[in-house]
Amino acid sequence: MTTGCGRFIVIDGPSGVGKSTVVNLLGKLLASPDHEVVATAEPSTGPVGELARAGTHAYHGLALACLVTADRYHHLATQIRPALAAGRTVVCDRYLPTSLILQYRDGVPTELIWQLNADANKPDLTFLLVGDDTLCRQRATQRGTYSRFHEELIGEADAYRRLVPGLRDHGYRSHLHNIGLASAAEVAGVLRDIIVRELTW
Ligand SMILES: Nc1ncnc2c1ncn2[C@@H]1O[C@H](COP(=O)(O)OP(=O)(O)O)[C@@H](O)[C@H]1O
Ligand SMILES: Cc1cn([C@H]2C[C@H](O)[C@@H](COP(=O)(O)OP(=O)(O)O)O2)c(=O)[nH]c1=O
Repeated sequence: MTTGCGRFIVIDGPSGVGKSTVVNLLGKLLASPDHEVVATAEPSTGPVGELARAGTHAYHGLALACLVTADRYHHLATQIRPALAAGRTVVCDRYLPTSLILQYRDGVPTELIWQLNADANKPDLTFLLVGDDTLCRQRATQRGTYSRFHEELIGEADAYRRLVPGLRDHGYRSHLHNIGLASAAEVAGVLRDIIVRELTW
C-alpha cells in the first residue's frame, strides 16, 4: 500500500539511542507555517498500544506479535493515514523494524512478521539509528525500563545492521545511521538534510 500525499518517515533503533528525542526535534525542524508535522510513536497511545507496551511480561510470541500489529493497523487507520491524506508529514518512533527484531527474538518467523504486516504502509524513508550498545543501555536504564525486551539489551546495533538487506528487499528505503557521539540535535540535523535531499520537499 502506498502513502497518501504526505510523507511517512520512520525512526527505529535500540532503546536509549535517542529515537523519541530525535523524532520530536525533527518534528520542529521539518515543520513550517504551511506544513504540519505529526510526531508519533509505536506502540501507540491507544488502548491496544497501551496493552502491548505494558504487557510484554504477560504476552509472548505470536500473541504479542498480533497485539503490536493490531495496534499498528489501528494507529495507521486513526492517525497516520488521515494525517498523510491531509498532506502532513508523519514521523514515527518505532514501526515494523522493531517487530522484525523483537518478535523474531520471541520466536515468530520473519516471514510471518512480514505477512502480518502485509497491509501496513511502507514508509517513504526509514532510519535505523544505532550507537554504542553500552551507552544506549545506560541511557535506557537511567530513563527507566519496564519491558521484557529492556532486560536484555545486547547486540542491538548488530541486530539493526542485519535488518537492512531484508528491508530493502521489501522496498523499504532504509538508512542505517550510527550516531557515534553526536548530540540528539546533531543527529536530527543530519536526518533532516537526508530527508530534504531524498524526498521532494
Ligand atoms: N545523541 C544523544 N546523546 C546523548 N544523550 C541522548 C542523545 N539522544 C538522546 N539522549 C538522552 O538519552 C535518553 C534516551 O533518549 P530517548 O530519546 O528516550 O531514546 P529512545 O526513544 O531511543 O529510547 C534521554 O535521556 C535523552 O535525553
Ligand atoms: C513497536 C513495537 C513495540 N514492541 C514492544 C517492545 C518494546 O520494548 C516496547 C516499546 O518500548 P519503547 O517504550 O518504545 O522503548 P524505548 O523507548 O526503550 O525504545 O513495545 C514490540 O514488541 N514490537 C513492536 O513492533
